Amino acid sequence: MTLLLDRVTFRYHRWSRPVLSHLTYEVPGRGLTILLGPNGAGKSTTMALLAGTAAPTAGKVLLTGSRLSSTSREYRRHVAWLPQKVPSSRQLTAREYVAYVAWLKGENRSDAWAGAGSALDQVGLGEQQGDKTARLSGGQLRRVGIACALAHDARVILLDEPTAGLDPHQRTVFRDVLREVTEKTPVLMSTHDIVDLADEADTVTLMDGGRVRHHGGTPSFLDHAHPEAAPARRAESAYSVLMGLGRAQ
Ligand SMILES: Nc1ncnc2c1ncn2[C@@H]1O[C@H](COP(=O)(O)OP(=O)(O)OP(=O)(O)O)[C@@H](O)[C@H]1O
Repeated sequence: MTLLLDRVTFRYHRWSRPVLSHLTYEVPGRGLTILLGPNGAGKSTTMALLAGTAAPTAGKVLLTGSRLSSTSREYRRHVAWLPQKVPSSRQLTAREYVAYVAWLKGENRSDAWAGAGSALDQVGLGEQQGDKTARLSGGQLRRVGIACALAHDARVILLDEPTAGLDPHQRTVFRDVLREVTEKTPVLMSTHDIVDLADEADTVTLMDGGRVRHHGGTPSFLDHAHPEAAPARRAESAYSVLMGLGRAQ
């Protein structure tokens, strides 16, 4: 079961130019897919459509297999979304917050509470579960966001730039959590951290101007790198080559 944008057109305002035009894109049904692209490429818009928080102007967004549409409440139960800015509630503890989100997604109270505890353990925040979310660091808050996804047993997880602004330690912790999560649940993650993440990803999707410019397994993405690119720079080089940017080595 995965998510499909089926010939989707989207505009933010009635008379504005469409950000996406007749875009068909299927999120891979396993592992980690990273969504790359320059600022304004349409990554967050695509994520919001897949999350069901924005509705297409034309076309459909579906959960394949079930054919559930993103406009249905049932669809959103199966999809977890971590937006760029993780919302927090100053009054709630980490566990209360995760349990509340799981309850909103349809879990009953006791399952939501139990699920919140184990999800916070899984992301390494077991000891902070009683802390108010307002006291957590940006990296910890992002892990709380992932715990929300885990606590309600989503079929697909969408993460919008989850590593932006994390320090190197938080980044490592986050990657370890991600590795574990993707063993069970497919994750689509937008990021500008190509160097960090190309090694981790199973699939790379590159967007530009609202279109998918490249989509395929990570080795096929890296094959585009300049032949003389240093091993540590191959991902950056492949990105530059595919985007038609100047220096590719
Ligand atoms: N709320 C909005 N109202 C109008 N236009 C918007 C809105 N949000 C995004 N856009 C426009 O839609 C286009 C795609 O933006 P989007 O945020 O999806 O790109 P992105 O690839 O996520 O960029 P970034 O890497 O900067 O986050 C851009 O031209 C942007 O200006």
